[in-house]
Amino acid sequence: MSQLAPLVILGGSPLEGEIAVQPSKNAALPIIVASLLSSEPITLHGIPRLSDIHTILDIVASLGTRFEWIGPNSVVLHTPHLTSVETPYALVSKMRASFIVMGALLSRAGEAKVSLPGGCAFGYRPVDQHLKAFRAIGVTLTEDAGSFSATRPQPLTGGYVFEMLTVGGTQNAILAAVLGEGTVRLENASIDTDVADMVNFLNSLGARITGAGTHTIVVEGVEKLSGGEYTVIPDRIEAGTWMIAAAATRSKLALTNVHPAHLRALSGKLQEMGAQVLEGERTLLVDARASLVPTNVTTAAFPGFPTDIQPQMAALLATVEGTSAVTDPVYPDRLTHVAPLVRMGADISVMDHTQVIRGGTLLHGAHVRAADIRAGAALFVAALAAQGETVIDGMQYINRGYERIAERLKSIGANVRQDEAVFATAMD
Ligand SMILES: CC(=O)N[C@H]1[C@@H](OP(=O)(O)OP(=O)(O)OC[C@H]2O[C@@H](n3ccc(=O)[nH]c3=O)[C@H](O)[C@@H]2O)O[C@H](CO)[C@@H](O)[C@@H]1O
Ligand SMILES: C=C(OP(=O)(O)O)C(=O)O
Repeated sequence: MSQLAPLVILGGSPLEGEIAVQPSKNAALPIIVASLLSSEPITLHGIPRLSDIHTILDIVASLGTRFEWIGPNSVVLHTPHLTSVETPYALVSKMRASFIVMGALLSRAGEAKVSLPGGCAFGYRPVDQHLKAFRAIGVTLTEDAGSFSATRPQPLTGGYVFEMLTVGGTQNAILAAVLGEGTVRLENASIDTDVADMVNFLNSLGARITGAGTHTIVVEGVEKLSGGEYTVIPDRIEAGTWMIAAAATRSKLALTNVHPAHLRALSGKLQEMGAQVLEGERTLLVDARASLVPTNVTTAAFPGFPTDIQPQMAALLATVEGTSAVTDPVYPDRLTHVAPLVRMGADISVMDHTQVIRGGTLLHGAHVRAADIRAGAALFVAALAAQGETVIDGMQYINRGYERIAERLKSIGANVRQDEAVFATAMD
Protein backbone atom coordinates (compact mmCIF):
# COMPACT_ATOMS: atom_id res chain seq x y z
CA MET A 1 0.00 0.00 0.00
CA SER A 2 1.22 3.47 -0.83
CA GLN A 3 2.26 5.53 2.19
CA LEU A 4 1.57 8.73 0.28
CA ALA A 5 -1.76 10.52 0.31
CA PRO A 6 -3.69 9.84 -2.89
CA LEU A 7 -4.48 12.53 -5.41
CA VAL A 8 -8.15 13.38 -5.41
CA ILE A 9 -9.44 15.05 -8.55
CA LEU A 10 -12.91 16.40 -9.15
CA GLY A 11 -13.03 16.34 -12.93
CA GLY A 12 -15.19 17.63 -15.70
CA SER A 13 -14.09 21.25 -15.95
CA PRO A 14 -11.58 22.78 -18.36
CA LEU A 15 -7.99 23.73 -17.58
CA GLU A 16 -6.86 27.27 -18.20
CA GLY A 17 -3.89 29.61 -18.12
CA GLU A 18 -0.22 28.82 -18.40
CA ILE A 19 2.14 26.22 -17.00
CA ALA A 20 5.95 26.20 -16.96
CA VAL A 21 7.26 22.80 -17.97
CA GLN A 22 9.62 21.21 -15.41
CA PRO A 23 13.20 20.34 -16.31
CA SER A 24 13.69 16.94 -17.91
CA LYS A 25 13.94 13.91 -15.62
CA ASN A 26 15.29 11.66 -18.34
CA ALA A 27 17.92 14.19 -19.44
CA ALA A 28 18.93 15.09 -15.87
CA LEU A 29 19.51 11.47 -14.77
CA PRO A 30 22.32 10.65 -17.24
CA ILE A 31 23.84 14.11 -16.81
CA ILE A 32 24.11 13.54 -13.05
CA VAL A 33 25.77 10.19 -13.79
CA ALA A 34 28.07 11.84 -16.34
CA SER A 35 29.22 14.30 -13.66
CA LEU A 36 31.13 11.32 -12.15
CA LEU A 37 33.67 11.79 -14.95
CA SER A 38 35.06 15.06 -13.61
CA SER A 39 37.04 15.58 -10.40
CA GLU A 40 36.07 19.25 -10.32
CA PRO A 41 32.83 20.88 -9.10
CA ILE A 42 29.91 20.93 -11.51
CA THR A 43 26.85 23.14 -11.14
CA LEU A 44 23.72 21.80 -12.76
CA HIS A 45 20.60 23.87 -13.28
CA GLY A 46 17.33 22.38 -14.44
CA ILE A 47 17.32 19.41 -12.10
CA PRO A 48 13.73 18.49 -11.26
CA ARG A 49 12.93 17.66 -7.62
CA LEU A 50 11.68 14.15 -8.24
CA SER A 51 12.12 10.88 -6.39
CA ASP A 52 14.12 9.41 -9.31
CA ILE A 53 16.56 12.32 -9.03
CA HIS A 54 16.97 11.72 -5.29
CA THR A 55 17.66 8.05 -6.08
CA ILE A 56 20.38 8.82 -8.64
CA LEU A 57 21.91 11.38 -6.26
CA ASP A 58 22.05 8.65 -3.58
CA ILE A 59 23.74 6.36 -6.10
CA VAL A 60 26.45 8.86 -7.12
CA ALA A 61 26.91 9.78 -3.44
CA SER A 62 27.58 6.08 -2.71
CA LEU A 63 30.38 6.29 -5.30
CA GLY A 64 32.03 9.39 -3.84
CA THR A 65 30.04 12.42 -5.06
CA ARG A 66 29.31 15.20 -2.61
CA PHE A 67 26.29 17.22 -3.62
CA GLU A 68 24.44 20.26 -2.38
CA TRP A 69 21.19 21.82 -3.58
CA ILE A 70 21.81 25.53 -4.11
CA GLY A 71 18.39 26.44 -5.49
CA PRO A 72 15.01 24.90 -6.26
CA ASN A 73 16.37 23.14 -9.35
CA SER A 74 20.12 23.67 -9.02
CA VAL A 75 22.65 21.33 -7.51
CA VAL A 76 26.44 21.35 -7.19
CA LEU A 77 28.15 17.97 -7.56
CA HIS A 78 31.77 17.28 -6.73
CA THR A 79 33.53 13.94 -7.06
CA PRO A 80 37.21 14.55 -6.19
CA HIS A 81 37.80 10.77 -5.99
CA LEU A 82 35.65 7.73 -6.46
CA THR A 83 35.21 5.97 -3.12
CA SER A 84 33.70 2.84 -4.70
CA VAL A 85 33.33 1.29 -8.15
CA GLU A 86 30.43 -0.90 -7.17
CA THR A 87 26.70 -0.22 -7.31
CA PRO A 88 24.72 -2.84 -5.41
CA TYR A 89 21.35 -4.31 -6.36
CA ALA A 90 19.53 -2.43 -3.58
CA LEU A 91 20.22 0.84 -5.40
CA VAL A 92 20.16 -0.27 -9.06
CA SER A 93 16.89 -2.15 -8.56
CA LYS A 94 15.21 1.10 -7.49
CA MET A 95 15.77 2.61 -10.88
CA ARG A 96 16.66 0.97 -14.15
CA ALA A 97 18.33 4.09 -15.53
CA SER A 98 21.12 3.66 -12.98
CA PHE A 99 22.69 0.90 -15.12
CA ILE A 100 24.57 3.63 -17.01
CA VAL A 101 26.83 4.21 -14.01
CA MET A 102 28.74 1.27 -15.52
CA GLY A 103 29.96 3.39 -18.45
CA ALA A 104 30.83 6.29 -16.15
CA LEU A 105 32.81 4.09 -13.76
CA LEU A 106 34.67 2.43 -16.65
CA SER A 107 35.75 5.86 -17.88
CA ARG A 108 36.75 7.30 -14.55
CA ALA A 109 38.17 4.20 -12.84
CA GLY A 110 38.67 1.63 -15.61
CA GLU A 111 36.56 -0.85 -13.68
CA ALA A 112 33.00 -1.27 -12.46
CA LYS A 113 30.75 -3.74 -10.75
CA VAL A 114 27.07 -3.08 -11.37
CA SER A 115 24.07 -5.23 -10.65
CA LEU A 116 21.63 -6.00 -13.47
CA PRO A 117 18.56 -3.77 -13.17
CA GLY A 118 15.47 -5.34 -11.67
CA GLY A 119 12.13 -5.95 -13.29
CA CYS A 120 9.82 -3.34 -14.65
CA ALA A 121 6.06 -2.93 -14.29
CA PHE A 122 5.52 -2.82 -18.04
CA GLY A 123 7.54 -5.81 -19.19
CA TYR A 124 11.00 -7.13 -19.80
CA ARG A 125 13.60 -4.45 -20.59
CA PRO A 126 16.87 -6.14 -21.54
CA VAL A 127 20.33 -4.52 -21.42
CA ASP A 128 21.89 -6.82 -24.02
CA GLN A 129 22.78 -3.88 -26.28
CA HIS A 130 24.68 -2.14 -23.47
CA LEU A 131 26.69 -5.33 -22.91
CA LYS A 132 27.26 -6.06 -26.60
CA ALA A 133 28.45 -2.48 -27.18
CA PHE A 134 30.86 -2.68 -24.23
CA ARG A 135 32.31 -5.98 -25.46
CA ALA A 136 32.60 -4.68 -29.04
CA ILE A 137 34.74 -1.74 -27.90
CA GLY A 138 37.04 -3.91 -25.82
CA VAL A 139 35.52 -3.94 -22.34
CA THR A 140 35.91 -7.26 -20.50
CA LEU A 141 32.71 -8.34 -18.77
CA THR A 142 32.05 -11.20 -16.39
CA GLU A 143 28.77 -12.06 -14.74
CA ASP A 144 28.40 -13.35 -11.24
CA ALA A 145 25.05 -13.80 -9.48
CA GLY A 146 23.26 -11.03 -11.37
CA SER A 147 26.13 -8.54 -11.21
CA PHE A 148 28.49 -7.57 -14.01
CA SER A 149 32.15 -6.87 -13.33
CA ALA A 150 33.78 -4.86 -16.10
CA THR A 151 37.26 -3.62 -16.88
CA ARG A 152 38.33 -1.41 -19.76
CA PRO A 153 41.63 -1.65 -21.60
CA GLN A 154 43.77 1.34 -22.67
CA PRO A 155 43.24 2.28 -25.43
CA LEU A 156 39.56 1.56 -26.01
CA THR A 157 38.98 1.12 -29.74
CA GLY A 158 36.54 -0.17 -32.30
CA GLY A 159 32.88 0.40 -32.60
CA TYR A 160 29.43 -1.03 -32.37
CA VAL A 161 26.36 -1.00 -34.58
CA PHE A 162 23.34 -1.02 -32.26
CA GLU A 163 20.72 -3.59 -33.26
CA MET A 164 17.97 -1.16 -32.25
CA LEU A 165 17.77 2.46 -31.16
CA THR A 166 18.49 2.51 -27.44
CA VAL A 167 18.78 5.67 -25.37
CA GLY A 168 20.44 4.08 -22.33
CA GLY A 169 22.64 1.78 -24.42
CA THR A 170 23.96 4.72 -26.44
CA GLN A 171 24.56 6.77 -23.27
CA ASN A 172 26.36 3.90 -21.53
CA ALA A 173 28.73 3.27 -24.46
CA ILE A 174 29.50 6.99 -24.85
CA LEU A 175 30.26 7.35 -21.13
CA ALA A 176 32.69 4.39 -21.19
CA ALA A 177 34.78 6.02 -23.93
CA VAL A 178 34.97 9.68 -22.81
CA LEU A 179 38.10 9.44 -20.65
CA GLY A 180 41.32 7.66 -21.59
CA GLU A 181 42.98 6.68 -24.84
CA GLY A 182 41.26 5.57 -27.99
CA THR A 183 38.40 6.42 -30.32
CA VAL A 184 35.08 4.64 -30.42
CA ARG A 185 32.49 4.79 -33.19
CA LEU A 186 28.83 4.05 -32.47
CA GLU A 187 26.51 3.37 -35.40
CA ASN A 188 22.71 3.29 -35.34
CA ALA A 189 23.08 5.37 -32.18
CA SER A 190 19.98 6.91 -30.59
CA ILE A 191 19.18 10.46 -31.74
CA ASP A 192 17.04 11.06 -28.65
CA THR A 193 17.15 14.53 -27.08
CA ASP A 194 18.37 12.97 -23.83
CA VAL A 195 21.44 11.53 -25.55
CA ALA A 196 22.18 14.87 -27.23
CA ASP A 197 21.81 16.79 -23.96
CA MET A 198 24.25 14.46 -22.17
CA VAL A 199 26.75 14.85 -25.02
CA ASN A 200 26.38 18.65 -24.99
CA PHE A 201 27.03 18.60 -21.24
CA LEU A 202 30.12 16.38 -21.58
CA ASN A 203 31.50 18.46 -24.46
CA SER A 204 31.03 21.61 -22.34
CA LEU A 205 33.49 20.02 -19.85
CA GLY A 206 36.03 19.23 -22.57
CA ALA A 207 34.92 15.84 -23.93
CA ARG A 208 35.41 15.17 -27.65
CA ILE A 209 32.17 13.66 -28.88
CA THR A 210 30.82 14.32 -32.35
CA GLY A 211 27.60 13.35 -34.08
CA ALA A 212 25.06 13.71 -31.26
CA GLY A 213 21.63 13.98 -32.84
CA THR A 214 22.76 11.77 -35.74
CA HIS A 215 22.97 7.99 -35.90
CA THR A 216 26.79 8.01 -35.92
CA ILE A 217 28.52 9.16 -32.75
CA VAL A 218 32.30 9.24 -32.44
CA VAL A 219 33.95 9.53 -29.03
CA GLU A 220 37.61 10.45 -28.91
CA GLY A 221 39.03 9.87 -25.45
CA VAL A 222 40.45 12.82 -23.48
CA GLU A 223 42.72 12.80 -20.44
CA LYS A 224 40.38 14.63 -18.13
CA LEU A 225 37.28 16.79 -17.92
CA SER A 226 37.02 20.18 -16.26
CA GLY A 227 34.32 21.42 -13.93
CA GLY A 228 31.52 23.56 -15.31
CA GLU A 229 27.97 24.78 -15.25
CA TYR A 230 25.12 23.43 -17.38
CA THR A 231 21.34 23.76 -17.73
CA VAL A 232 19.33 20.64 -18.54
CA ILE A 233 16.61 20.77 -21.24
CA PRO A 234 12.89 20.99 -20.42
CA ASP A 235 10.94 17.76 -19.96
CA ARG A 236 9.25 16.88 -23.23
CA ILE A 237 7.32 14.02 -21.62
CA GLU A 238 5.90 16.25 -18.91
CA ALA A 239 5.11 18.86 -21.58
CA GLY A 240 3.36 16.20 -23.65
CA THR A 241 1.34 15.17 -20.60
CA TRP A 242 0.10 18.78 -20.18
CA MET A 243 -0.76 19.01 -23.89
CA ILE A 244 -2.77 15.81 -23.65
CA ALA A 245 -4.46 16.96 -20.43
CA ALA A 246 -5.52 20.14 -22.25
CA ALA A 247 -6.95 18.10 -25.12
CA ALA A 248 -8.73 15.61 -22.82
CA THR A 249 -10.49 18.49 -21.04
CA ARG A 250 -11.13 20.38 -24.32
CA SER A 251 -9.21 23.34 -22.94
CA LYS A 252 -6.88 26.06 -24.06
CA LEU A 253 -3.55 25.83 -22.22
CA ALA A 254 -0.24 27.64 -22.70
CA LEU A 255 3.09 25.93 -21.97
CA THR A 256 6.28 27.85 -21.27
CA ASN A 257 9.86 26.52 -20.90
CA VAL A 258 9.32 24.02 -23.70
CA HIS A 259 11.20 23.05 -26.87
CA PRO A 260 8.38 22.72 -29.44
CA ALA A 261 10.70 20.86 -31.84
CA HIS A 262 10.97 18.03 -29.29
CA LEU A 263 7.21 17.48 -29.41
CA ARG A 264 6.40 17.44 -33.11
CA ALA A 265 5.09 13.85 -33.17
CA LEU A 266 2.50 14.66 -30.49
CA SER A 267 1.69 18.14 -31.86
CA GLY A 268 1.05 16.56 -35.27
CA LYS A 269 -1.30 13.97 -33.77
CA LEU A 270 -3.24 16.58 -31.80
CA GLN A 271 -3.58 18.72 -34.92
CA GLU A 272 -4.76 15.71 -36.92
CA MET A 273 -7.40 15.21 -34.21
CA GLY A 274 -8.65 18.77 -34.62
CA ALA A 275 -6.80 20.67 -31.88
CA GLN A 276 -4.78 23.78 -32.61
CA VAL A 277 -1.14 23.73 -31.57
CA LEU A 278 0.76 26.98 -31.93
CA GLU A 279 4.53 26.94 -31.54
CA GLY A 280 6.54 29.86 -30.21
CA GLU A 281 10.29 29.83 -29.69
CA ARG A 282 10.04 28.38 -26.17
CA THR A 283 6.25 28.20 -25.85
CA LEU A 284 3.36 26.05 -27.05
CA LEU A 285 -0.32 26.87 -27.06
CA VAL A 286 -2.81 24.02 -27.25
CA ASP A 287 -6.39 24.94 -28.05
CA ALA A 288 -8.64 21.88 -28.00
CA ARG A 289 -11.98 23.59 -27.47
CA ALA A 290 -13.27 22.20 -30.79
CA SER A 291 -14.62 18.67 -31.12
CA LEU A 292 -11.89 16.09 -31.65
CA VAL A 293 -11.77 13.08 -33.96
CA PRO A 294 -10.21 9.67 -33.22
CA THR A 295 -6.80 8.61 -34.49
CA ASN A 296 -4.32 5.74 -34.46
CA VAL A 297 -0.99 5.96 -32.66
CA THR A 298 2.12 3.80 -32.96
CA THR A 299 5.12 4.58 -30.79
CA ALA A 300 8.70 4.75 -32.04
CA ALA A 301 12.11 5.99 -30.94
CA PHE A 302 12.62 9.78 -31.09
CA PRO A 303 11.53 11.65 -33.17
CA GLY A 304 8.59 9.23 -33.32
CA PHE A 305 5.62 9.21 -30.97
CA PRO A 306 7.10 8.61 -27.47
CA THR A 307 6.20 5.46 -25.57
CA ASP A 308 6.33 7.62 -22.43
CA ILE A 309 3.16 9.46 -23.47
CA GLN A 310 1.33 6.48 -24.95
CA PRO A 311 -0.74 5.75 -21.78
CA GLN A 312 -1.76 9.43 -21.48
CA MET A 313 -2.74 9.41 -25.17
CA ALA A 314 -4.91 6.33 -24.56
CA ALA A 315 -6.69 8.26 -21.79
CA LEU A 316 -7.30 11.18 -24.16
CA LEU A 317 -8.60 8.91 -26.93
CA ALA A 318 -11.08 7.37 -24.46
CA THR A 319 -12.74 10.82 -24.39
CA VAL A 320 -13.00 11.10 -28.18
CA GLU A 321 -16.07 9.74 -29.98
CA GLY A 322 -15.16 6.93 -32.38
CA THR A 323 -12.60 4.13 -32.53
CA SER A 324 -8.86 4.68 -32.09
CA ALA A 325 -6.01 2.19 -31.95
CA VAL A 326 -2.81 2.54 -29.91
CA THR A 327 0.19 0.24 -30.37
CA ASP A 328 3.49 0.49 -28.51
CA PRO A 329 6.17 -1.52 -30.30
CA VAL A 330 8.82 0.01 -28.01
CA TYR A 331 7.16 -1.55 -24.94
CA PRO A 332 4.34 -3.81 -26.21
CA ASP A 333 3.27 -4.67 -22.64
CA ARG A 334 3.04 -1.09 -21.42
CA LEU A 335 -0.62 -1.57 -20.59
CA THR A 336 -1.01 -1.12 -16.83
CA HIS A 337 -3.17 1.96 -17.43
CA VAL A 338 -5.86 -0.03 -19.26
CA ALA A 339 -7.60 -1.73 -16.31
CA PRO A 340 -7.95 1.43 -14.19
CA LEU A 341 -9.13 3.42 -17.23
CA VAL A 342 -11.77 0.76 -17.87
CA ARG A 343 -12.72 1.09 -14.19
CA MET A 344 -13.37 4.76 -14.94
CA GLY A 345 -15.74 3.86 -17.76
CA ALA A 346 -13.36 3.70 -20.75
CA ASP A 347 -14.14 1.12 -23.43
CA ILE A 348 -10.71 -0.35 -24.22
CA SER A 349 -9.92 -3.87 -25.34
CA VAL A 350 -6.44 -5.19 -25.98
CA MET A 351 -5.99 -7.33 -29.06
CA ASP A 352 -2.54 -8.65 -29.84
CA HIS A 353 -0.90 -5.81 -27.84
CA THR A 354 -3.01 -3.15 -29.60
CA GLN A 355 -5.39 -1.08 -27.52
CA VAL A 356 -8.67 -0.65 -29.35
CA ILE A 357 -10.34 2.35 -27.79
CA ARG A 358 -14.00 2.99 -28.46
CA GLY A 359 -14.12 6.51 -27.16
CA GLY A 360 -16.82 8.94 -26.26
CA THR A 361 -18.57 7.21 -23.37
CA LEU A 362 -18.46 9.61 -20.45
CA LEU A 363 -15.64 8.75 -18.02
CA HIS A 364 -16.63 8.75 -14.36
CA GLY A 365 -14.65 9.10 -11.15
CA ALA A 366 -13.44 5.94 -9.38
CA HIS A 367 -10.86 4.77 -6.85
CA VAL A 368 -7.87 3.68 -8.95
CA ARG A 369 -4.21 2.82 -8.47
CA ALA A 370 -1.23 3.86 -10.59
CA ALA A 371 1.06 0.88 -11.23
CA ASP A 372 3.84 2.85 -12.90
CA ILE A 373 4.89 6.38 -13.72
CA ARG A 374 3.04 7.10 -16.99
CA ALA A 375 0.06 4.91 -16.12
CA GLY A 376 -0.27 7.32 -13.20
CA ALA A 377 -0.18 10.25 -15.61
CA ALA A 378 -2.86 8.60 -17.76
CA LEU A 379 -5.04 8.32 -14.66
CA PHE A 380 -4.77 11.98 -13.72
CA VAL A 381 -5.48 12.95 -17.35
CA ALA A 382 -8.60 10.75 -17.33
CA ALA A 383 -9.62 12.05 -13.90
CA LEU A 384 -9.45 15.66 -15.13
CA ALA A 385 -11.88 14.77 -17.93
CA ALA A 386 -14.16 12.48 -15.88
CA GLN A 387 -17.42 13.42 -14.20
CA GLY A 388 -17.15 13.19 -10.42
CA GLU A 389 -14.30 12.42 -8.05
CA THR A 390 -11.35 10.16 -8.77
CA VAL A 391 -9.00 8.98 -6.01
CA ILE A 392 -5.58 7.97 -7.37
CA ASP A 393 -3.33 5.74 -5.26
CA GLY A 394 0.24 4.81 -6.12
CA MET A 395 1.52 8.39 -5.85
CA GLN A 396 5.08 7.11 -5.43
CA TYR A 397 5.01 6.36 -9.17
CA ILE A 398 3.59 9.72 -10.19
CA ASN A 399 6.18 11.43 -7.96
CA ARG A 400 8.92 9.70 -9.97
CA GLY A 401 8.13 11.95 -12.91
CA TYR A 402 5.91 14.89 -11.95
CA GLU A 403 7.04 17.70 -9.63
CA ARG A 404 4.52 18.99 -7.05
CA ILE A 405 1.68 17.55 -9.09
CA ALA A 406 -1.28 18.66 -6.95
CA GLU A 407 -0.01 22.23 -6.67
CA ARG A 408 0.73 22.49 -10.38
CA LEU A 409 -2.61 21.00 -11.45
CA LYS A 410 -4.33 23.52 -9.17
CA SER A 411 -2.39 26.36 -10.80
CA ILE A 412 -4.12 25.61 -14.12
CA GLY A 413 -7.59 25.45 -12.64
CA ALA A 414 -7.96 21.77 -11.75
CA ASN A 415 -9.99 20.85 -8.68
CA VAL A 416 -7.40 18.72 -6.84
CA ARG A 417 -6.68 17.74 -3.25
CA GLN A 418 -3.86 15.76 -1.73
CA ASP A 419 -3.61 15.79 2.02
CA GLU A 420 -3.44 13.44 4.96
CA ALA A 421 -7.11 13.98 5.86
CA VAL A 422 -8.03 12.75 2.41
CA PHE A 423 -5.58 9.88 2.88
CA ALA A 424 -7.31 8.75 6.08
CA THR A 425 -10.74 8.86 4.40
CA ALA A 426 -9.55 7.03 1.31
CA MET A 427 -8.10 4.21 3.40
CA ASP A 428 -11.33 3.65 5.38
C1 LIG B 1 15.51 7.04 -17.73
C2 LIG B 1 15.14 7.08 -19.15
O1 LIG B 1 15.64 7.89 -19.91
N1 LIG B 1 14.22 6.21 -19.54
C3 LIG B 1 13.71 6.25 -20.90
C4 LIG B 1 14.63 5.46 -21.80
O2 LIG B 1 14.73 4.14 -21.27
P1 LIG B 1 15.83 3.16 -21.85
O3 LIG B 1 17.07 3.90 -22.16
O4 LIG B 1 15.91 2.05 -20.86
O5 LIG B 1 15.13 2.66 -23.17
P2 LIG B 1 15.83 2.21 -24.52
O6 LIG B 1 15.86 3.36 -25.46
O7 LIG B 1 17.13 1.56 -24.19
O8 LIG B 1 14.83 1.11 -25.05
C5 LIG B 1 14.29 1.15 -26.36
C6 LIG B 1 13.94 -0.23 -26.81
O9 LIG B 1 15.12 -1.01 -26.95
C7 LIG B 1 15.03 -2.20 -26.22
N2 LIG B 1 16.37 -2.52 -25.69
C8 LIG B 1 17.09 -1.55 -25.07
C9 LIG B 1 18.34 -1.81 -24.59
C10 LIG B 1 18.88 -3.10 -24.75
O10 LIG B 1 20.00 -3.41 -24.35
N3 LIG B 1 18.13 -4.06 -25.39
C11 LIG B 1 16.88 -3.80 -25.85
O11 LIG B 1 16.23 -4.69 -26.41
C12 LIG B 1 14.03 -1.91 -25.12
O12 LIG B 1 13.45 -3.09 -24.61
C13 LIG B 1 13.04 -1.03 -25.86
O13 LIG B 1 12.18 -1.81 -26.62
O14 LIG B 1 14.06 5.42 -23.12
C14 LIG B 1 12.80 4.77 -23.18
C15 LIG B 1 12.39 4.73 -24.65
O15 LIG B 1 12.23 6.01 -25.13
C16 LIG B 1 11.80 5.51 -22.30
O16 LIG B 1 10.59 4.80 -22.26
C17 LIG B 1 12.32 5.67 -20.89
O17 LIG B 1 11.49 6.53 -20.15
C1 LIG C 1 9.68 4.61 -18.04
C2 LIG C 1 10.22 5.72 -17.59
O1 LIG C 1 11.37 5.79 -16.87
P1 LIG C 1 12.39 4.57 -16.61
O2 LIG C 1 13.06 4.27 -17.91
O3 LIG C 1 13.35 5.11 -15.60
O4 LIG C 1 11.59 3.39 -16.10
C3 LIG C 1 9.56 7.02 -17.90
O5 LIG C 1 10.14 8.07 -17.58
O6 LIG C 1 8.42 7.01 -18.43
